[in-house]
Amino acid sequence: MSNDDEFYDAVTGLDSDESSESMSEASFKEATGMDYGSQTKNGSIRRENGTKKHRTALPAPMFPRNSVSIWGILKKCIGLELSKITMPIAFNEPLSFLQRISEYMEHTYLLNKACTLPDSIQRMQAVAAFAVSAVASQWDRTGKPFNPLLGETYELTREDQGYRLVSEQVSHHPPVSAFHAESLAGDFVFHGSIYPKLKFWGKSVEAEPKGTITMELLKFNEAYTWSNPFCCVHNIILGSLWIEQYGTVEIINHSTGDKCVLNFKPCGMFGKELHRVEGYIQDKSKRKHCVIYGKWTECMWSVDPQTFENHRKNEKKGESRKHRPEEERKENDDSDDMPESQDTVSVIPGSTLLWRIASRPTHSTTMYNFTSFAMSLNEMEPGMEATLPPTDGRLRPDIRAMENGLMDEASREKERLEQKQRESRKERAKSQEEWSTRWFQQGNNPFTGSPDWLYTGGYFNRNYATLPNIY
Ligand SMILES: CC(C)CCC[C@@H](C)[C@H]1CC[C@H]2[C@@H]3CC=C4C[C@@H](O)CC[C@]4(C)[C@H]3CC[C@]12C
Repeated sequence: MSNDDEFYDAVTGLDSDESSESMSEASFKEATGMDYGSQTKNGSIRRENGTKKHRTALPAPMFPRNSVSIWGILKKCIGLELSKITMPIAFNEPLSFLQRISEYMEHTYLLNKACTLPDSIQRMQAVAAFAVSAVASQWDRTGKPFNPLLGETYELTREDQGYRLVSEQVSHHPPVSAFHAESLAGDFVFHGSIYPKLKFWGKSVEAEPKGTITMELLKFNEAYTWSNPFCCVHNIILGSLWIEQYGTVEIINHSTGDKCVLNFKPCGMFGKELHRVEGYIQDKSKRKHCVIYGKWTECMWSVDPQTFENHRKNEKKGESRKHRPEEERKENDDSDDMPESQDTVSVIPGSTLLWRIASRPTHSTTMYNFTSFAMSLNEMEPGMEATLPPTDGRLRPDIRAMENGLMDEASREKERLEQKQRESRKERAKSQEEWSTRWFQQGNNPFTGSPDWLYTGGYFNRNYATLPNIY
């Protein structure tokens, strides 16, 4: 089957015709290829029981981005924050930033697993795998999500995965998004606030997702905190865009003093370190219990520190005898292309698999490189209209138009919403009214003390009478 055929299957696949059935089954099979979690297995079993099936494609393929350099536009944005940058809509993806950060939840089965593990080091392994998996969907995602409007919310309830999430745009300048997720069985809460700080580095844009992420495993009375790695978009002047994530992520278990230090490696001159993550878990007496290694685009493994060191020594010996010219990166003054070398993670004997990425749906490349999970985020499921608050991102007409391929309408609607937002701000200023957030309150993170936004509760009581009209 040619790619085109596959694509049309995907599109018609939105209805409940046969092609949809076969396509989503195919992606389920792909995903279950490895026995590393109950996520997809449960999914397919429950689907036979008649639970919700999520869409695995968008209603329309993406509008081709013309080859004009985005630099012409971006150079006017140097020094601006994310919410002030306006780009032609062709550079967007049809999701809002609130939906994009909900993608942290894609591999929630790792948390359900963590809740069953008796040993705190093992739980840290699962939490570390979750932290890496949470940013895996960023791979090749170079579209800019829509800036959420002040007061915009997004909810995601996944009964089959056992959690629900609510998020709110709590500040517009600077842009801050707060989220709170909880397991339906009361096993964990996962919350945080993200303030993306952008830096322009000439050929690239670097985003630092400022803010603390907190994972509480309630049964164990444990809280883990960390911050996400930097995310960099390369080649904004010339060449094709690509994503790199780097930096040190320190996960702290505040009850035991255990710590996991993960190093998201920058790709380096020859691209050898591309996407690699390496780190270790230590207890409060600084004893190393295990080494964690892999790639955020692929899989993560855990191994005993001694085995890791021995393996590394042997590898070094072998390497000095081999010269690998094919891995050397072609130097090019103008563009900063993604290094070619794509060798997968070589597994050290004795390692345990912690997590493996699910493969993307076949039509992903014509649909903003979305994962299957991302494809489902803006879906208006039957019955949702009656329960969603009027502020939910799924009700944004600009994003809806864009996912339907109606670019002019999307652009007009986006302009209208932003204008409406400016007007209400002016009105508030006139009457000296302060904006008040609805579901989150500014405070300090109870474990780190750093500034944070905390859920005040009540969203799922579904009393939405006093919400603002933002669309
Ligand atoms: C190249 C042009 C069009 C600019 C596009 C910049 C886009 C791709 C940038 C701007 C802000 C960035 C986001 C900022 C913060 C986060 C949170 C982090 O935990 C995961 C990455 C994520 C979600 C970034 C993804 C990439 C991003 C959306």
